[in-house]
Amino acid sequence: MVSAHHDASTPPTRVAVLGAGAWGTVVARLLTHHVGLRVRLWARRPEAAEAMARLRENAPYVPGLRLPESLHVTSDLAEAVRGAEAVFVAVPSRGLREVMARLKALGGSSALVSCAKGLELGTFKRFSEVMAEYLPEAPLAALSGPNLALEIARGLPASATVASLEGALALRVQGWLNQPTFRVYTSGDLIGVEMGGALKNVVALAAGMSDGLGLGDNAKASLITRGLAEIVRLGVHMGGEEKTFYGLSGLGDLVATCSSRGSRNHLAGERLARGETLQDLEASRLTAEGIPTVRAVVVYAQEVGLELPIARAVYDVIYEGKAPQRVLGELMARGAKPEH
Ligand SMILES: NC(=O)c1ccc[n+]([C@@H]2O[C@H](COP(=O)([O-])OP(=O)(O)OC[C@H]3O[C@@H](n4cnc5c(N)ncnc54)[C@H](O)[C@@H]3O)[C@@H](O)[C@H]2O)c1
Ligand SMILES: O=P(O)(O)OC[C@H](O)CO
Repeated sequence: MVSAHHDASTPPTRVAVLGAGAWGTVVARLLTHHVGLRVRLWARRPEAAEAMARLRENAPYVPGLRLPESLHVTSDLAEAVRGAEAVFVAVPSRGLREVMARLKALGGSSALVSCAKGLELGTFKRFSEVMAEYLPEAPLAALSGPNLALEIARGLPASATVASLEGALALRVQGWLNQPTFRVYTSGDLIGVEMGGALKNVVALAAGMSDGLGLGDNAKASLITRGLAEIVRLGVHMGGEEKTFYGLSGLGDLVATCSSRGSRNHLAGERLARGETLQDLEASRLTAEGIPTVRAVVVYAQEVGLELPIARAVYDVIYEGKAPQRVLGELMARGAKPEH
């Protein structure tokens, strides 16, 4: 791997990545490409941090990805974030508030970069909004795009968008992450980028169900396309810019997640099609962010009177116990209407 240029007389910039699952580990590895950065990766469990530091690999989550010696792995949160210019938050939604409460207790003036994709159940908040509740002064950004962690870990090319209302922060993160196999664009549409990343998971659940039922590529393409229409409808309603949903963090990620056998949301949809239940998925600790997100979406859409039939169908399977075959059939039987 070619390293980014760095003037040896400049002191290194410290950054931290919180969450040593698949995505946090890969983001940390991408950041180590920039020789001007000192990267610390925080794992919640001491035994996980110790194994990664010793073996230079996160075998349970990203087998085969070598972690360079320059990547410091720790389970001490204070040590991880000390002096960090930016903290990349890559814990799944179920751990977000717990981690933010601990960060708040530590104080600090780092920028926060949300790397997770979802909407909070109960509040319908984007993750950067949840972060701002705890650290209102922190500059905020979100990183999103078609980024299946295990592909990036293999060095395969990918691209992403970093969005912030603060252009300088987006440029800074872009400069840190951009490299020959990972092309990073900037955006000022924080809402649109976060909404696209959250909502594509809901459509991926539907695509997984369709694949699980063997309904074919025409059916899946229809779900992706009509799913995108729902993403645009809700995303624009929430304040995102329409064009963002046709970019990497919208359509790009939607296509990757709905097509990939490596997507956990797609896999969750396939398992539901095979007759597994919400309880089965929860018991297996699969990180499928579309599951809490679809509930948040359907509750909100009902409140404000938005029609989102695919999201509703996914919700009905997961939370109402309806058969996937039946709800996908009901989508087909809806009243005839113009496409646009
Ligand atoms: N895996 C990907 O390809 C990918 C790519 C882009 C974005 N994301 C997003 O990144 C987020 C994290 O996903 P992931 O794939 O890394 O998940 P993962 O299942 O691989 O790992 C989750 C990690 O979070 C830890 N964790 C769980 N609860 C926690 C808590 N309360 N506090 C701290 N840590 C906790 C787990 O121990 C584990 O290390 C999700 O929102 C996901 O949508 C994932
Ligand atoms: O495995 P998933 O379904 O969480 O998808 C991972 C990434 O979000 C794809 O960009």
